[in-house]
Amino acid sequence: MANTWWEVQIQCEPALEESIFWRLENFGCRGTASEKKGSSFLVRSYLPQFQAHLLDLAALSLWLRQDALCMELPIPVVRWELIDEQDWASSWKQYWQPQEIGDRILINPAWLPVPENSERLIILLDPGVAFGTGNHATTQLCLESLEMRLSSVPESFTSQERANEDVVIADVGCGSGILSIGALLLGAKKAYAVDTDPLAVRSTIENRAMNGVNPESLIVAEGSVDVLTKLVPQPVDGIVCNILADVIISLAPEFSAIVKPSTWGIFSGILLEQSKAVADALEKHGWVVATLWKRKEWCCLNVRRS
Ligand SMILES: C[S@@+](CC[C@H](N)C(=O)[O-])C[C@H]1O[C@@H](n2cnc3c(N)ncnc32)[C@H](O)[C@@H]1O
Repeated sequence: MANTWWEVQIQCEPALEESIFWRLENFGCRGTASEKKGSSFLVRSYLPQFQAHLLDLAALSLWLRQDALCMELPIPVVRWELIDEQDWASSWKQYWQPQEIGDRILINPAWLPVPENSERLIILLDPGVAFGTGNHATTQLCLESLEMRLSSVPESFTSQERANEDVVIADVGCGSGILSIGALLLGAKKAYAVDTDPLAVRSTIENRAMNGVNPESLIVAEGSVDVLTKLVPQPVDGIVCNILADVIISLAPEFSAIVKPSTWGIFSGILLEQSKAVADALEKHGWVVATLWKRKEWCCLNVRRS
């Protein structure tokens, strides 16, 4: 039974897609993908059988119903069934296509050929069961912010490369490792990546190998900021953290142990209405919010130490 998964299928109005993704993520689902079916969307999502009982799935269905009612939209049709791991792995992968993010990055699913003649930095990715395919608005906002941080106002490309040579970042909640690998491709020298989920740690290690990243440049460990404080030999230059708002708020006091006076931060996983609470918590601990970038109902805070 250990390799049995729930496949949750939700037929919904396009306007509900984002809130459904958010609910599924909070519910612990992995590998969520959606497909257009006529005028509606079919969202498929997967989670290990042991993580949810039938009652939990019924509760999920109720939340989705309430969300639709609040938005005055038709109630989505929710179905679930048990499938084995092999079916799961092949089912959502069919719907995941290469994706350009920002001006410089292309996410290429590991099982698809790499496009010829692309001038973009290519991240090969097989997220396995970890979060981080590049499809989610928050991952995109973080990658675009990294691009801005690591490519800002170069006098020339070579001088920028030199400027980034020494940048060391911490990636808190690394998931598939997408943000660390992106930062290294954009020119950072080293990334320290942590995640509380051992499956995410495994996925980051596998993606590190797949992208030919030197293990000394991307150091991965299970845990959170407390683990980073022991892992980093000296304060880092940048932090990227795409988790949920309440987790960022609770971690805000801990970041101080691993930062320099000049450290920058990229924080996402934040719903727009939660941005003030997160900004207040970060400002209380020495960060200054420079910009807030929005996509759909999500946002990303770009911050600096004061
Ligand atoms: C939304 S995913 C982000 C994955 C990837 N960084 C991205 O941007 O696509 C959040 C990740 O944070 C991890 N996580 C949750 N709470 C955490 C904590 N307190 N410390 C470290 N990681 C945590 C989860 O296991 C999950 O892999």
